[in-house]
Amino acid sequence: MSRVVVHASGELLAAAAAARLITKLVDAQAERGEASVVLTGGRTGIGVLEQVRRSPARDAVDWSRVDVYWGDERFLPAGDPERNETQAREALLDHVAVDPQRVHPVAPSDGEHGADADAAAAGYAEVLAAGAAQGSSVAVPHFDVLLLGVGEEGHTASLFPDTPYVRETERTVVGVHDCPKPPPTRISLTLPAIQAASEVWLMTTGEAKAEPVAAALRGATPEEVPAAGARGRDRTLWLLDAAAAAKA
Ligand SMILES: O=C(O)[C@H](O)[C@@H](O)[C@H](O)[C@H](O)COP(=O)(O)O
Repeated sequence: MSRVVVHASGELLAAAAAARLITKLVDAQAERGEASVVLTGGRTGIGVLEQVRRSPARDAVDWSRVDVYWGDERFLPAGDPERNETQAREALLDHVAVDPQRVHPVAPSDGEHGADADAAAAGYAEVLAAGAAQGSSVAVPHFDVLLLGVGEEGHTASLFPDTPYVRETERTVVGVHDCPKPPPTRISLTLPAIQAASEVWLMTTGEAKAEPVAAALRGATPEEVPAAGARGRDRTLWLLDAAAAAKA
């Protein structure tokens, strides 16, 4: 079952989601000694990381015991300002004491797999599999919380409507080609990998998102609205501002 939380403005949403994320990581560390988060790109997702950085409570998290992964990445050279990794580092990761060994970015287009997005996706699937518990049904680590944004046509991560990527059932990570949102080549977790997370939080703002949000909550298929297929094992949260919630 999805829970919907509506905030009066995008600013409030970012601050409240940041507080929620800090609490989630603190709780996970109290329970298991460590925590893991899967980050997203996009304005809302990066805005939340900025709010985590600004929060005095951020030091309640032991950042050296947080594993950081990405739900999707724009397949660009290392350090490119449009890479989700670059933006997340600037917004938060460069400002807290993360353990570099526990930060797991997707390879850039000038990295070990070169410009081959499918090879980079397969490489990231191996990174995820290496952190998976023995016998887990999907070869990904335990994800305490997986953050996502939502696009105007309903995409989430880099899974766009009516594509083979949103229908993928075997692989955990895919190279995504010909994306409608630039850049055209991306790497994305698939729905089975997303659905392995304990909690999935879909965070979005603005009236342009009201239609896909309403469609997903009304039970659209993931093929029509990929965000509709993003569900956590234990909890699925929609964190919205009033404009994005207007048609729900
Ligand atoms: O790399 C990306 O672009 C994303 O991960 C993508 O899925 C994003 O989250 C949505 O497009 C929402 O982006 P906005 O919050 O900027 O609308």
